[in-house]
Amino acid sequence: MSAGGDRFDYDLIVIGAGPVGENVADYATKRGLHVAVVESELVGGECSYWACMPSKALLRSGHALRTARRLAGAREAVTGTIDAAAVLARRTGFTDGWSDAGQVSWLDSAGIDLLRGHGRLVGRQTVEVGDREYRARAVALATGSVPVLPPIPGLDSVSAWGTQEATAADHVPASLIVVGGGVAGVELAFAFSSLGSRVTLLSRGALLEREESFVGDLVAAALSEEGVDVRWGSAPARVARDRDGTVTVTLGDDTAIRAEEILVSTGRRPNTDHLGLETVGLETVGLGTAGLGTAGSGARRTELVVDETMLVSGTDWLYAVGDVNGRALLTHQGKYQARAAGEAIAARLQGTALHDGPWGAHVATADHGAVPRVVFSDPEVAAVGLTERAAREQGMPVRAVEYDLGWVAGAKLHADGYAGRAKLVVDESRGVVVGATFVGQDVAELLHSATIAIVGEVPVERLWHAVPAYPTISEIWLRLLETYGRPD
Ligand SMILES: Cc1cc2nc3c(=O)[nH]c(=O)nc-3n(C[C@H](O)[C@H](O)[C@H](O)COP(=O)(O)OP(=O)(O)OC[C@H]3O[C@@H](n4cnc5c(N)ncnc54)[C@H](O)[C@@H]3O)c2cc1C
Ligand SMILES: NC(=O)c1ccc[n+]([C@@H]2O[C@H](COP(=O)([O-])OP(=O)(O)OC[C@H]3O[C@@H](n4cnc5c(N)ncnc54)[C@H](O)[C@@H]3O)[C@@H](O)[C@H]2O)c1
Repeated sequence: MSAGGDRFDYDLIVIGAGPVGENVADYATKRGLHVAVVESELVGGECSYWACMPSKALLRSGHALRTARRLAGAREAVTGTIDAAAVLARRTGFTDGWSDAGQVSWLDSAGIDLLRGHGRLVGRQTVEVGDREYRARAVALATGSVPVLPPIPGLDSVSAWGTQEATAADHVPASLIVVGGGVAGVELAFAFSSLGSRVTLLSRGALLEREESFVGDLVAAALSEEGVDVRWGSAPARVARDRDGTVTVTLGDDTAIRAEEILVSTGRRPNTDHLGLETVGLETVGLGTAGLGTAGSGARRTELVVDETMLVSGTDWLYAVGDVNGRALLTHQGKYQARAAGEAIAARLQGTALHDGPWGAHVATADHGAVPRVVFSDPEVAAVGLTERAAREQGMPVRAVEYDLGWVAGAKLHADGYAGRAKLVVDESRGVVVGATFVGQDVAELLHSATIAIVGEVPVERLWHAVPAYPTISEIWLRLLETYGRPD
């Protein structure tokens, strides 16, 4: 369907051409809509240039080296140290040298218009880009997220690295202090330690605290073995950069830690800044002190509430998809929302059937209990669905079982002294798995089996008939089922 006469320039304008915006545009275009995307930086977004891809490229070579060193015979063949310059160059290759030419030509081939510049709403169905206004029957916000900076005295004046500076680094600092024990902090501590930095990781609580409790313990042990100084319960009291360029972080107990650089990775929040939401009647809400962000302290922001098709509450034309809606700050989950939203927008505009019941084609039901997560540390952390704690908080009658991955034959073969652990959380009222966690070398590829079990609501009794090949690490499934108990 093309835009209606001269009243609308487009059927759909997507603000933000990250992985999510690209997918909303692509799926809507494939259904026949006339679509434009607005991008103020690089087509491909945070994930391609400053997040997923470069961070994984920085990690991978160190993992490969440790993998070889864990195997008798291979270990003896690995005698040198990591070539940090080659790793940085490989990382740069994955960002195309921070050029979006390839992604721009894909947009062109897909028939999607690109409007370069900052997009903001200036009224119902109206988007301003530069000095032009465009009208569209629907608008999708896919503007991602921005870092949340803690209010640490001195932090503003030390030119601290955020995740963008770390993933785009052109050198490896001799020493690095990482503040924040979440996913980004853990991954980047691993990456820079592998590349030769002396890393101190400051975490105010347990590492990866939203996951099962053994996750943080195993990852912390591995980081320590790698030479990272992991300090729990330590939040910086103040930060300063000395004349010689050294950063000094003073902790609450007056201990001072010094390093060449400091990286702050203390979470992200939806990017609803400067989008003109107030021009379409969406209220801004005040934030508490915990929410001080890069837009400036004391800022007021809008939290967008969306339905299952990503339609913003109180509107019939505005959508919010991916990180900006705060449902799950992960590329794959945002792209899943984008596939649903792109097709839901087309269905609404074209008057075709909308499948918006649970698990329908136009909704993102999996966001609520089947989100897969991988932390690319070593050991990897792969988890999907609910932790035992989260399930209990929801009032689910769950029983959980754990098993040591080091006892699985396939794992023993995979690496000498394999260390890891797995857990299944079972909803006993329905007899189905609602959560799974695996920690160990190369477990990420196991995760999709658990995602399918959860989304498919496969009865535990039937899982006994899903036979893992011998000797693979997947035999962990059998061991977990045996620990849970064979059905009568
Ligand atoms: C260090 C790090 C590593 C990560 N690793 C992974 C990983 O391995 N796997 C994973 O699943 N997730 C990972 N993530 C999360 C992932 O990066 C995000 O979930 C993902 O990028 C969200 O996609 P998005 O399209 O919603 O937003 P973004 O990728 O942030 O894209 C938003 C785009 O909108 C543009 N934009 C914003 N406002 C405007 C405006 N007003 N006008 C025009 N353009 C605008 C921005 O320039 C940007 O290009 C990581 C995050 C970080 C910080
Ligand atoms: N492999 C992946 O999929 C991947 C990798 C990196 C990032 N991401 C995504 O990017 C998002 C951002 O990552 P992140 O690690 O910054 O966020 P996060 O929410 O995972 O972790 C933030 C950490 O900072 C700590 N923290 C918060 N405020 C603090 C303060 N004032 N002082 C000290 N510590 C403080 C928290 O306790 C937590 O440990 C995540 O939501 C994640 O989904 C994903």
